[in-house]
Amino acid sequence: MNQSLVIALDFSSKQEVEQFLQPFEGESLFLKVGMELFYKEGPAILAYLNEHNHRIFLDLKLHDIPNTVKQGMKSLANYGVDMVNVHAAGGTRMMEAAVEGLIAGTQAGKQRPLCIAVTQLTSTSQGMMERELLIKESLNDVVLHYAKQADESGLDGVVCSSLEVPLLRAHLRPSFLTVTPGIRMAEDSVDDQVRIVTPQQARENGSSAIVVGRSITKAKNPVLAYQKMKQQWEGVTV
Ligand SMILES: O=C(O)c1cc(=O)[nH]c(=O)n1[C@@H]1O[C@H](COP(=O)(O)O)[C@@H](O)[C@H]1O
Repeated sequence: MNQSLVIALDFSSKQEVEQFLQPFEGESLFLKVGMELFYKEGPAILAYLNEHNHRIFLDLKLHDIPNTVKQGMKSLANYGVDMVNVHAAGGTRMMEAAVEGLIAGTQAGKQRPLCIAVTQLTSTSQGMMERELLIKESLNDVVLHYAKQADESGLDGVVCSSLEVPLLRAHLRPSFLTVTPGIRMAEDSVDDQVRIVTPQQARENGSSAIVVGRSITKAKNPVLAYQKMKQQWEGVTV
């Protein structure tokens, strides 16, 4: 998991995924399947990516009462994915239930998928959080609080902006995962993201993994965009 660059497959069909992956032929990638693709193609898309030896982050962001999340995770555990996620806002009992469901659904002798919690979405600003969510604390404090609760609930890490990673590193165990979307090259358009950093900043901040969507998937040459991102992320000078 550490040092991974996860590509967000935010496509609406398997056909688009095949087209995107074609120039990466033979390479084993870490890919994120989100709600757009999963709701359209169902579990078959996961089987397809597994057959091609890709690692999978199934990003469905579960957020419901504990029992529903537990049973949902029990079903997801069967799909051979490496990582799943929940919203930390569902609370500690819900997060514990997510892990219980994953353990219950994982076949004997196999490893359960990693489970991480979304703290505050990278599209959330301090102002939006205060006005719309009525949370008055600083974004940093909220992310740290949710991360501590995720850790205490038995989760493997969190999703946050890389901007918060130095703070989390100072307060949480070294193996606690910080998976960070909101990644842009300096020249890229920000789109709907708010708390963004470059791959270089993410490395310097100590992110465990970065998640990149449009900067790669919408690039004229996705393979080149991926390689540039990866080099900057890994600190390779060319
Ligand atoms: O859980 C996520 O993956 C996620 C959490 C978050 O706080 N922010 C966030 O952008 N994401 C996902 O990361 C990806 C970012 O995509 P781009 O903004 O296109 O790079 C999208 O698939 C989002 O669903």
